[in-house]
Amino acid sequence: MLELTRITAGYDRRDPVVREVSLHIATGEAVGLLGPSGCGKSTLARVAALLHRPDSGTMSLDGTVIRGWRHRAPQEQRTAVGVVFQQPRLSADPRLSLRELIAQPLRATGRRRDVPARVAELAPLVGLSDELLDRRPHAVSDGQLQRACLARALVLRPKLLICDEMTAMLDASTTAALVAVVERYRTETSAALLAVGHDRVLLERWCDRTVRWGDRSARNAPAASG
Ligand SMILES: Nc1ncnc2c1ncn2[C@@H]1O[C@H](COP(=O)(O)OP(=O)(O)OP(=O)(O)O)[C@@H](O)[C@H]1O
Repeated sequence: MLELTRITAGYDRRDPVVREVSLHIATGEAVGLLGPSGCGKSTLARVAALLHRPDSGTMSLDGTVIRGWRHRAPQEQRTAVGVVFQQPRLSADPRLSLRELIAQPLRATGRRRDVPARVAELAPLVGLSDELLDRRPHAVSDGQLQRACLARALVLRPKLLICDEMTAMLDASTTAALVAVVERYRTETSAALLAVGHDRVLLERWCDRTVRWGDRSARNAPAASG
């Protein structure tokens, strides 16, 4: 499903954060990526989400080698990946209601007509009432906003979902609820999952396998063996 091979990436070409990291995720597989703060997990996750262009290495998604990045990456590949980040307030436009936030990817891909049906389908799944859907980010809690961000990540039915510390700011019950939503979605669609985090116990319970940054399987190796 996702093949990152010898990816080097960062913010300064002379001193990249991610150096020759390989990570392979099979169709339907859930992989947890663990590692110390600042090692480059989010940077690698952004590469996988086609949000950060690597300096070198190759990536393929669902059998297609990605040659263009960001704007140039084909829409089919960009829409095949859904991402949820740690801090919902950094990724949510404060001017939009939660309903509009969830619908954003549909509007961006010319599928406005699908908005009412998809929002009506996803809102109860992530636990958002009609009343909450009409509020803007400043009027909801972090947990409620993260529920909307998860719905937004699922709205195009991605084949790969990336959860970058999705639950780091949440309490235990909201964490359990959002993990359950992801698991239900994966059961129904066979989507793959890359879950990045620090909580080893959670990731080991949630994922088919976990990879620790610096392990042979996550660094300087052609393939992750688990
Ligand atoms: N936009 C940016 N510009 C410059 N440096 C950055 C940028 N984003 C991240 N970095 C740096 O890259 C390094 C890796 O950051 P990254 O967020 O990928 O690590 P991480 O493993 O996800 O950390 P954490 O677990 O704390 O979230 C850090 O030293 C960070 O300061």
